[in-house]
Order: sequence, then C-alpha cells, then structure tokens
Amino acid sequence: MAISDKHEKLGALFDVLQETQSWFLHILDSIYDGLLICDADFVVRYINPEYTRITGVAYETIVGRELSEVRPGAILPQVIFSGVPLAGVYRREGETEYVVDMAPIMIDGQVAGGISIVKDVTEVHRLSQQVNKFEKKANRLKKMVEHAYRARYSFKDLIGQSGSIQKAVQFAKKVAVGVSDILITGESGTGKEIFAQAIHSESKRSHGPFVALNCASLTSSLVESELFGYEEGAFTGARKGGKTGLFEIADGGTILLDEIGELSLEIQSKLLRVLQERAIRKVGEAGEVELDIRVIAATNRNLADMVKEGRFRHDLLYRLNVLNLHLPPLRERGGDVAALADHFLTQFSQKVSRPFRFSPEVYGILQAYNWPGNIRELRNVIEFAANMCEENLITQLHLPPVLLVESTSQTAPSKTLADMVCETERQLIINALRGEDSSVEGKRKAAKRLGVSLATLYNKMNRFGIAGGSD
Ligand SMILES: Nc1ncnc2c1ncn2[C@@H]1O[C@H](COP(=O)(O)OP(=O)(O)OP(=O)(O)O)[C@@H](O)[C@H]1O
Repeated sequence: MAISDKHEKLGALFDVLQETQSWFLHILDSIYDGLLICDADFVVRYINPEYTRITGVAYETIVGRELSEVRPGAILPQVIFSGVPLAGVYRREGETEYVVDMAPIMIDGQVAGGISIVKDVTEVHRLSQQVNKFEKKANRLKKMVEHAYRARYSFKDLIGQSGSIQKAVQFAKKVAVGVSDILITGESGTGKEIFAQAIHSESKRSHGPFVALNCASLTSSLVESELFGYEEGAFTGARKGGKTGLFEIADGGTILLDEIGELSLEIQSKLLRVLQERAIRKVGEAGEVELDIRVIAATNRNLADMVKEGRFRHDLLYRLNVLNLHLPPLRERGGDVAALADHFLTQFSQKVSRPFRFSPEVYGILQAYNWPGNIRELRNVIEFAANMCEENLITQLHLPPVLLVESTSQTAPSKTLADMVCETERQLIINALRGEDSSVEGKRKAAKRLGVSLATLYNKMNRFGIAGGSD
C-alpha cells in the first residue's frame, strides 16, 4: 500500500475516533447525574455540567489538576488506590445536598482511573423532611382523635348497690363480652351513656374508639353527614376534602346512637342497612366502605309506641331490641340516692378544694324526692347546694326549694294535723332563712319577716332541727 494511502486510512480512522470521542463526551455531558473522572495519577480528566451545577466547581478550575489539590477532602483517590468501590457518601455544598458513588475504572485488570457519580438529593431530602413533618402531624391528630373518642367510664365507676341497678350491671357485663348490638332504655338521666361507655370498656373492642352521637341534637340532613360523611363536592357547601363520618371513625370500636327515637324515618332505613350490611356509602360516593362496629342505641322513648304511631320502623326496632338493657329510674333505686349524693359531693369538694359534708336531715330529704331528672338532676342539686353553702356543712337550707316542697307534700298524707302544722311551720322558717347569712343579724331579719321574736325563731329552729338554731 502506498504511503499516501496509509495516511489517508489513518486520517479516516482518526476522524472516526474523534467523532466517537465527541459522541461519548456529548452523552456524558447530557447525563442528569454529576460525573467526575480521574486518571490513575488522580488528575481530573473530565467533569460534566451537572457536576458543576451540583458542586459549584467550574470545569476550568479542576480539569487537568490533581483532585486533592482542588478538593482536599476527596475520597476518590483512595478508591483508585485501593481499587474498591464506595457507594452512598453523603456530602453538602451550601444548600445543596448530594450523594456520591465512586468506582475504579479497570482496563485489562489494571486500575486506569476512577469515576465519581454525584446525585443531587436536596429535593428528595426536602420532600422526606416534609413527609416526616406530615407524619408527625398525622400521629398527633390520630392521638387527639383517639383521646376524643375514648370511653371514660368502666363498670367500677358506676355507683349503686340497689338490687335493680346491680341486676342491670350483671346483664350489661354479660352482653358486653358478646358481639351483638344493644338497645339501652330508661328515663332521661338514668345513666344510659355511662353504661354504654362501661360496656365498651369491658368489651373486646375496648382499645378501639368509642363514638357517641346525640341524634336529637342535629337536623336530619346533618345527622346523615355526621354519620356517613361525604366526599368532596358531594353538595353545595360541602367541606373541601370531604368529611369522615362517625361510623367510619368508630371502625374497630363502638358507636352510641343516643336518643335514637329522634331519627327521621329516612335515616332509620339507612341505619337499618348499616346494621344489616355492616357497610356504609358516603354521600356522593359510589362504592361502599366495610365497617367493623358495634352499635349501642339508647332512648328514653317507648319505641314500641312510636312504631304503633308510624314514627319508628318496626324492623329497626326488632333488629335493635335483641339485647335490651333497661335502666331503672333513681326513685326505684333505694339507698343509691345517698351513695350517689356522697359521690357527687366528694367530686365537687375535690374540684373546688373544700371539704363539704351533708347534715343528716339532708339525706332524708334527698331520699323523699322523686327525681324526675334522675341522676343528672341529683348531680345538679348537689352542685347547687354546695354553691349555696358558705361554710362546709350542707343543710336543708342549701337545697333547691322544689326538693323541700316535694318532701313535705309526699310525707303529708301519713301525718297528723299537728305534724303537718309543724312541717309547714318548719318549711316557712327554712324559706325565711334562705338567702340570709348565718349571722345573728340574718336570723333577726328572718324573724322579722315571719313576725316572731328572735328568741322564738331560735326555739323553733332547735325544735325542728334546723341547722344554726343553737348559736
Ligand atoms: N351509676 C352512676 N354512677 C355515677 N354517675 C352516674 C351513674 N349513672 C349516671 N351517672 C351520671 O349521671 C349523669 C347522667 O348520665 P347519662 O348522661 O349517662 O344519662 P342518660 O340516661 O344517657 O341521659 P339522657 O337520656 O338525657 O341522654 C352523668 O353525669 C353521669 O356521669
């Protein structure tokens, strides 16, 4: 082959090589990770634009120079020296965080240099910090929800030794460990909610939420969205992001539907579906959500009468009435009145840090009253009396008038005329003393209003056992 031909061929080969090298450089320049390549003498031969973007090191300041001169902390020389790759080295340059993988470049079994591949993790790190923040917030909210939806009472908190309440407690304990839904009936204030909580606490679901809804407190449409929740945009005025219904919140636990007799017929049929299917469909949503809940319904109404009047679905009543726990009114609970009164007084004393106690006649009056508002009324009466009492001894003077009138009128028929006169006289004195302080001046004013002397008032107070009479 002529020399000119050889030159021509070598020239063509050189062109191909140059073109190939340029191709490779363009490819390396376009890679979205930063690249730095050193030769076996640790001299930097190449960095791509992404390396400059991430580290801030310009091409002309590093290429052609020994790496550790420009970047004294560099580890790549060790990798080239040892021939052992190293991955995931974390670095930070100002605001930019990145991770470096390093590997030796091997040619024919010999280390010919090394490459660092630099990945910008600033955004990933920022996002993961945000995820952590949201996770912490979600955990805080979860704890708040758990706190808000938990039962505060168990059977040991229920005061009362009377036969009727003990019978109710035995029945409640028995049904608590089962799986069936429960209907609690009883007059207002007899403790239906507190029993529902105790049943939940005793059940296998005690670690799950206890959710209570008073069906009478909301309009029919609100009850529906409270119970079932809704999807975003389900109706005009729907909350952004939708709303989780109480059934869903109660998943794994118990839901108390208090005053169930107040539900509209439309909601009653939806409730019946939930009880049968154990699934709900949110307002505005096509699919169903399966539920693991126990329903306790409570009412002070006679649901059977409501069925007759067409105001309560008979199939819902049958479905609910499988286990019916009936709570007795307080007037049928004998000695429980005194025990409950003591309990509420102790609670109030602790709340205000004052050691209140009852004078003996108070128990008789509390016992004689018929408590239409049951335990809730008793609790309120005790709080009223403690508020009226300036010292620590609560006497009949501190009780609300309705109790005294009632106790007088209830005992009247079995008494003689003389007894009834005495009782009326006693009542008039109590009324006159009400509102006066315990000083002699207070009694003088009461005596004046009654048209008797101070001495007569003292005599009668002593005779009728009205506290403060012997000062
Ligand atoms: N056995 C009990 N021991 C102590 N406190 C009780 C007992 N039963 C009821 N209470 C208290 O009496 C009040 C009324 O109880 P609860 O709200 O459970 O009654 P309810 O029957 O659900 O009333 P309503 O029908 O009006 O909803 C509450 O303050 C409750 O803590």
